[in-house]
This record gives sequence, C-alpha cells and structure tokens, in this order.
Amino acid sequence: MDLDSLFTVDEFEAVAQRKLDPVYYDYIAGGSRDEVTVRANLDGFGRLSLLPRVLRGSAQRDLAVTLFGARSSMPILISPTAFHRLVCTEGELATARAAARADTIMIASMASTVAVGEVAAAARAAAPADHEPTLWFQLYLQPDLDDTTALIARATKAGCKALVVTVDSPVLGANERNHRNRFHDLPPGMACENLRNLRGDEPGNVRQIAMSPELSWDHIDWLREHTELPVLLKGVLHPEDARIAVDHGVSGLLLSNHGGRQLDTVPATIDLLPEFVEAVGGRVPLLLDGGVRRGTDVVKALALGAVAVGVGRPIVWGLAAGGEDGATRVLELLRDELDHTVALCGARGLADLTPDLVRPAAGSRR
Ligand SMILES: Cc1cc2nc3c(=O)[nH]c(=O)nc-3n(C[C@H](O)[C@H](O)[C@H](O)COP(=O)(O)O)c2cc1C
Ligand SMILES: CCCCC(=O)C(=O)O
Repeated sequence: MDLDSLFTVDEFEAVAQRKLDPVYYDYIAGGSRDEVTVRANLDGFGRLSLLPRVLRGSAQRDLAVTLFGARSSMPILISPTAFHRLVCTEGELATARAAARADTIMIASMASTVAVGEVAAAARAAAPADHEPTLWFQLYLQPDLDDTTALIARATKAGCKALVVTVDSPVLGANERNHRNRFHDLPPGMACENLRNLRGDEPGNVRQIAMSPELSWDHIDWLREHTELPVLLKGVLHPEDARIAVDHGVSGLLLSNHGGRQLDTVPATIDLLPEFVEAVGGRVPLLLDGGVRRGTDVVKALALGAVAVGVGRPIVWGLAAGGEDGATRVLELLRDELDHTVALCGARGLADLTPDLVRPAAGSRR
C-alpha cells in the first residue's frame, strides 16, 4: 500500500474496509443499536462553521500542549481503542511507536492485545533520543478491587503518567453488527494481555474485563487514594456529573460518548462541549473525543474550550492500512490539517482559538 497516496482519514477508512475481515471492520466502525450517536458525532462538527480573523501575523504557529506535566507536540491524542492485533500483526506496539514518532500522547486501552509494559517499551524505543514518550492508561475499574489494584500497579510500573477511567460502561454497549456476525471472542492467540496472570499466582489465566453496574463515586474516591497519578474520567456526559467529578477531585475530564458505542442517541460530544465548559468553569482541563476526522474539527473543539481532542477509529484505520507507518501518516495528516486550519483562521497558536470563531452552520460534512 502506498500510504503517501492517501490524504484523508476517510480514505484510510476505505482502505481499511477493503483490507479487513468484514467482521472486524464492523466491530470497529460500528456503534450501539441504530448508531444514531455515531452519525451525530460526525454531523455535529458539520453543523458548525468557522469564522476566521485576518491580518494578525500568524507565521509562527505553536501547536504544542502540556497536559499534567507532559508535553505533546499537538493537541491530538490517541483515544484508547481495544484489540489492535485484530487489524495489524504488531498490534499496540505499532500504535505506541506511531505515537512516539508523532510526539503525541497515547491512551493505552486496558483491553489491549499487548501488555502495557511492552507497549511502553516500544514507545521508548521509537521516541527520538532526547524525548520521553507519554502513555496514559485507560482503566475499567474492576468490581474486584484487588484486580484493579494489580492493574494500576502494572500501568504505573510501565511508566504511564495518568489513569483515564472509563465510566460510561456499567454494561457493555450493544453493537448489533457484532451479534449478527457472531463476533463475541477474540481469535485464538489473542487476549487482553493486561489481565493475564493478574495476581501473579494464576499462570496462563487471562481474566475477562468486567463491566460493572456496581460502580459509584465511592470508587473514584477509592481510586484517588490508591494512586499518585492524575485521574481523568472518560464518558461523563451530564454536565451535573461533570461538576460532581470535579468536586471528587478528578484531574481532568475526557468528554466522550465512546464513539457512539455505549448508550445510543446521546448527543454529539461537540454539541455538549459548551455546557461542559460552563459546568467545569476552568477548574480542570477538558478533553473531547468522538467524530474528529479533520483539522477543522480539532479547531472547532479547541475554540469551544477543549484543550485537546482524541481520535479513536482514525488510528485503527491507519493501523489496518499500514501498521505503524499507517497510524503515523494519519497523525501527520491531522497535524498538517490542524496547522493549515489554524493559519487560515488567522490564529498564531492554540490560544487564539476562541469561541467567537465558531458559528452554527447549515450542511453536513458528508
Ligand atoms: C474499536 C474501538 C474500540 C474501543 N475500545 C475502547 C476501550 O477499550 N476503552 C475505552 O474507554 N474506549 C474505547 N473506545 C472508544 C474510544 O476511546 C473513543 O471514545 C472513540 O473511538 C472516539 O470516537 P472516534 O472513533 O469517532 O474518534 C473504542 C472505540 C473503538 C472504535
Ligand atoms: C472489553 C472491551 C471493550 C472495548 C470497547 O470499549 C469497545 O469496543 O468500545
């Protein structure tokens, strides 16, 4: 595959769709139930227009952002997605190398098919000599707190710099494409490696990830007492819950509807962002994911108050099309689009992306 002949995330998706087993393509592309929210995430950006400023002298554009002490060369992070070995042989090792090469933050999924320690080592080996790559760990709190403690210990030992706790999954969302395709288990030879031999006394055993409706704010308090790492919540959607989260001392929020894969018919994250900004009142950084496919999407989210965005499927399409190089190219295309959009907006950097640049618009992107 000549990756240089691909110029957009959508082109990467088309190539991925051609290359992948349709069962895996459906797992990745799909969302829950009628996929209303999957579409809403894309349409949400399409319904906003950008209103640029002019003549502000924007020759030097700095796209870097610092989050919890770690610098990322751009405000586009890798959102956590499960099971990368379904789409490329090296799995999460390839993703980590791409993130390190692009000098951005990877949020490693707890449901990865390579253990987080190996993922971190791959990132370090691929990073430029003077550069420490940043990995965060996405955590599903396990109802068995000993399991959770062991997982936190693994992530911490691997050098992860934050825990991103996914709170939108009291039960797993229903992707009906998976039901139709009878896709319920990973193929032989693949497993959630972070859950292997979790207690050290259970050789060969890989636990299943538990989605737990028992979880409550008490667990977030418990977690904060059991880690020194910043704790971000991923998947808070109600602005009132955003306020409660901040009151519970979380360090940040990743506004996410899980790419439309949990409760269907929830709003597009970009549509919720203004309310979130108001609820949080600048007390913690706000990140957003869901439907980011273009540099203009990134600029809209940043202008409306996000400090950074995450991309989920675009990275998986990159991996499917071309492994590490494919994911790297997706990140570099998005970086170029972002820089180009910032320039066209007459902005000198991310601080110039203010809410007045965003207006309601007619039309959708597709
Ligand atoms: C194939 C796939 C697997 C995912 N796995 C996880 C996961 O393990 N943990 C998690 O918190 N979110 C997971 N997500 C959600 C992403 O982190 C992210 O919220 C979403 O993909 C963002 O939307 P986008 O795909 O439109 O960029 C997954 C999403 C996809 C598409
Ligand atoms: C237990 C794996 C969950 C993966 C996930 O979050 C998703 O497919 O959206």
